Amino acid sequence: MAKFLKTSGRAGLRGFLDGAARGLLRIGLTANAMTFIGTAVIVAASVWLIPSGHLVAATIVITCAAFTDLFDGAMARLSGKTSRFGALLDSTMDRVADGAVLAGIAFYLLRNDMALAGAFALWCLIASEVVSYVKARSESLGTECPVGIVERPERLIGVGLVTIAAVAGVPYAWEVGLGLLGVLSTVTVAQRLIHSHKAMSEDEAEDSADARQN
Ligand SMILES: CCCCCCCC/C=C\CCCCCCCC(=O)OC[C@H](COP(=O)(O)OP(=O)(O)OC[C@H]1O[C@@H](n2ccc(N)nc2=O)[C@H](O)[C@@H]1O)OC(=O)CCCCCCC/C=C\CCCCCCCC
Ligand SMILES: O=P([O-])([O-])O[C@@H]1[C@@H](O)[C@H](O)[C@@H](O)[C@H](O)[C@@H]1O
Ligand SMILES: [Mg+2]
Ligand SMILES: [Mg+2]
Repeated sequence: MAKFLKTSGRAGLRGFLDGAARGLLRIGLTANAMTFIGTAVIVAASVWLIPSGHLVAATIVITCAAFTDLFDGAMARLSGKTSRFGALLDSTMDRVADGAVLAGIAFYLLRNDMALAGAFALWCLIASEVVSYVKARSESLGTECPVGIVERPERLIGVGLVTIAAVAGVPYAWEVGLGLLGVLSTVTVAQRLIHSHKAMSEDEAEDSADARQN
């Protein structure tokens, strides 16, 4: 879905992002500052609004702050300051933000005696971090890994929808929603491992064939 959103709404989304990014640059913000601010807002909402049960406010604040992850890249591009460190900072802050949101939800659920849902939130937290880790490690070993049914935007939107359903009183929304997200995130880990295993095995077979020829 992330790819669909990226391509189908590209012109409109890009125009909106660039307009907002120009405004943010004009008031003196930098891309890296935007990356930090977005994460700080998400962490603050996760440790303050979620545990205290202000779930609607948390969802609104986190949704708005999550969009800063799109602005920071646009700001870097438009200011000509795209950097490898910026990319590293962006990905690192994403892990912090994802961890904070799911830890906040787990804390809220466990504190309110929803043990199964709390355990599922912890599962989602770990699976979400591992999904990103497999891709990053694979890339560091020289193999691209652009696959997976629930990438970050899907996971965030999934958590948002589960929260809305729970707030609206849908029975077992936390258990079913977070359980499903845990399964899909785990499937994504498997998809990435399988993809990288195949690509790495092919590369290594080619390397050995080349070595035998020389
Ligand atoms: C409330 C729930 C209701 C659900 C409805 C939500 C409606 C949402 C509607 C539309 C969603 C639109 C989503 C758009 C998706 C876009 C597709 C996509 O894949 O985007 C990826 C981005 C950004 O990735 P990345 O950060 O890697 O790209 P950048 O462009 O930023 O960086 C690129 C390069 O730029 C350089 N650079 C960057 C930064 C920097 N400082 N320096 C740099 O140099 C560098 O070279 C980089 O490589 O994706 C995301 O991950 C953001 C997704 C945002 C989607 C938000 C949706 C949020 C919805 C709900 C959240 C609810 C949370 C609920 C919490 C509940 C609490 C109780
Ligand atoms: O791996 P994943 O968490 O689904 O999605 C990832 C993002 O969260 C990360 O911040 C970005 O830099 C990666 O390129 C990748 O797209
Ligand atoms: Mg970003
Ligand atoms: Mg990001």
